[in-house]
Amino acid sequence: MTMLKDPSLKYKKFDPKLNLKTRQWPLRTLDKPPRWLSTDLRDGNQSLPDPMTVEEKQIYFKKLVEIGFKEIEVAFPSASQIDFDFTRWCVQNAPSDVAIQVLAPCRPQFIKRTIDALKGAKKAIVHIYMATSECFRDIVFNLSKEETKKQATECTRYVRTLTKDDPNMHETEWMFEFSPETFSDTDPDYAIEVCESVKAAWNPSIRNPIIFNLPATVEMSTPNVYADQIENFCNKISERKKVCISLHPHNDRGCAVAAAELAQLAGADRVEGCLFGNGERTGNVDLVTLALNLYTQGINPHLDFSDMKSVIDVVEKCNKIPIHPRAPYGGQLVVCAFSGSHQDAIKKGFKKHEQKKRKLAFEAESSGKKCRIVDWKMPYLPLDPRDIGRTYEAIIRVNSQSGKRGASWIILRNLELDLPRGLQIEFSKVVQRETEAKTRELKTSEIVGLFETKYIIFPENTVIKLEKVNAFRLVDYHSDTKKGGKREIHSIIKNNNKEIKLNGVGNGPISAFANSLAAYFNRDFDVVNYHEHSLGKDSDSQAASYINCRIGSNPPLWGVGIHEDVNVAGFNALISCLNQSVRANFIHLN
Ligand SMILES: CC(=O)SCCNC(=O)CCNC(=O)[C@H](O)C(C)(C)COP(=O)(O)OP(=O)(O)OC[C@H]1O[C@@H](n2cnc3c(N)ncnc32)[C@H](O)[C@@H]1OP(=O)(O)O
Ligand SMILES: CC(C)C(=O)C(=O)O
Repeated sequence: MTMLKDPSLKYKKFDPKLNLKTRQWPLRTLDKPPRWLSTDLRDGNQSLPDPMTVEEKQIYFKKLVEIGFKEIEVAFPSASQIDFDFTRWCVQNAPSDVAIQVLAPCRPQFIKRTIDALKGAKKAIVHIYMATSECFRDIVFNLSKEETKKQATECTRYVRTLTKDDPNMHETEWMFEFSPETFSDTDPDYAIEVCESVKAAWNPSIRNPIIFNLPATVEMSTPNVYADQIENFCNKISERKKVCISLHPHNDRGCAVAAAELAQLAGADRVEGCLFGNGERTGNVDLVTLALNLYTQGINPHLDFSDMKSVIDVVEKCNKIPIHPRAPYGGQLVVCAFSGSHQDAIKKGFKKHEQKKRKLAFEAESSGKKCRIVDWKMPYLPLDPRDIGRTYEAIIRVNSQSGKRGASWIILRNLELDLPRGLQIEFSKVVQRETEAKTRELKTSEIVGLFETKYIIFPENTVIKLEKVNAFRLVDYHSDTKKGGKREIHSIIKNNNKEIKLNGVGNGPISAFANSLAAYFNRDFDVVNYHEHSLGKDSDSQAASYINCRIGSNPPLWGVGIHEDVNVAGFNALISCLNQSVRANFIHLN
């Protein structure tokens, strides 16, 4: 195969033919959502290998309404019977506050059929398009500038005669949209000239402005250039108040979202796009990303993606294209952290968040005022996963790249056990070995299972499991206070059917019980580290104890115990250490 030595020689640097010296958009920030239009059922649908059936379009339409779209481009009614029939269904079923938009080329017979499809609609937007760039005029249409403008203007007049000028069509609130297709590749002055002519033909009002949709039919350059083109158009078009400037950015260079954001700064009022960026070639601008980006700037997009899963289900089912796991906000993996340092930061972030929440709740209760919302400030997570229907449990996932925090987060969320640092480190090694052996991510249930098996913290009634692992458990105890404040613990522990009576004295119950074990097993039980916390918020909540104990001359082991009686929780933690010693053959049973 022969290749050009330097393929770049084939291409010319894009020249927007603009000299915008006083651009204002870089000085602005977004402060409100745009008017949204979903074109999933038109631009999205026309680009699918298998376009949607009427039933699929109906399901999709209902979901768009549920999300909150008030303008939906439902079809290209002159293209197929399916699109025509679906437009009729929309006319009959769209909620009264939702405008149905349909697209037609600047061809009179197509326009006629398009408007026939809309008969009886409450609110309709007739959208016609005509490419204006030199490339299209020369290659596709063989039309001069004058001829192109004339065709667009005459077709606008024709739409007018069939809609707002027709007394029989007055049950519909008619809106009109014109797209100079290939706008981003069109000489800016010429795009304005065509739009001025179309505007005069439609005669819009401030109450019902004409929509000029300025598409980046093909994304030609960096997003700042598109923003310049939009600002230039906004500045120069006459009767600006009678005009709604709409964006329709495609994603050829992968910058559609950025282009739409900058172009809103440049003055655009409206954005057309698709959920998850479906559409021709690399797609239209992704409305999910645009909308949720607004949330993270403290702006309500007035589109509801709180049940993201149901949105994805509909989109995947109808488009028959899976959502990429890394798609912003919607992708399955975007709120998941596998790597240790991310997990560490997120776990600390949630801890701080919970603390702040409790503090604000306490302040509100003491002052009798409404509780303030805690500002979202979370390492690695720009949006609260709960705002898109994701649970916190699913955020941290564990594979061989995860450090100590991942596994301990899973234990915290599932067993409410807040492991001390030393135990986190010890348990993470167990998990690491397992992920390496399995060469895959571990499921939550597997991690919980590993923890319960290693620390043998089965509830008391799981006798069979305890017998299986040859484990001791506490049967009973009572405590006496000795002279000088010392404690004496008498207890019975049991392994299989063998009961053992123990007796020990110490400064407190834990040391007394450790001493009783030391006496029976004839080796030291040194408590090196001890932590405890309560589980649950009620007064009858249980206690969790964590003990790091050196048995004989072996390395210290962590044990875990849970019980309503804090003493028993501690004894169970020591028994957990004992059981691990037996399993590791540090202690041999006769
Ligand atoms: C950028 C966009 O996404 S625009 C929307 C595009 N969407 C679609 O095309 C989906 C639906 N389209 C269709 O089903 C078909 O194209 C139809 C039914 C509309 C037309 O079918 P056909 O009559 O076979 O025409 P065809 O599909 O070949 O379209 C090309 C013709 O339309 C003309 N044309 C293209 N765009 C326009 C326009 N905006 N205004 C007027 N004529 C146009 C072309 O010049 C060409 O004309 P020619 O046949 O005289 O050379
Ligand atoms: C019809 C227009 C708006 C279009 O789809 C495009 O230019 O991409």
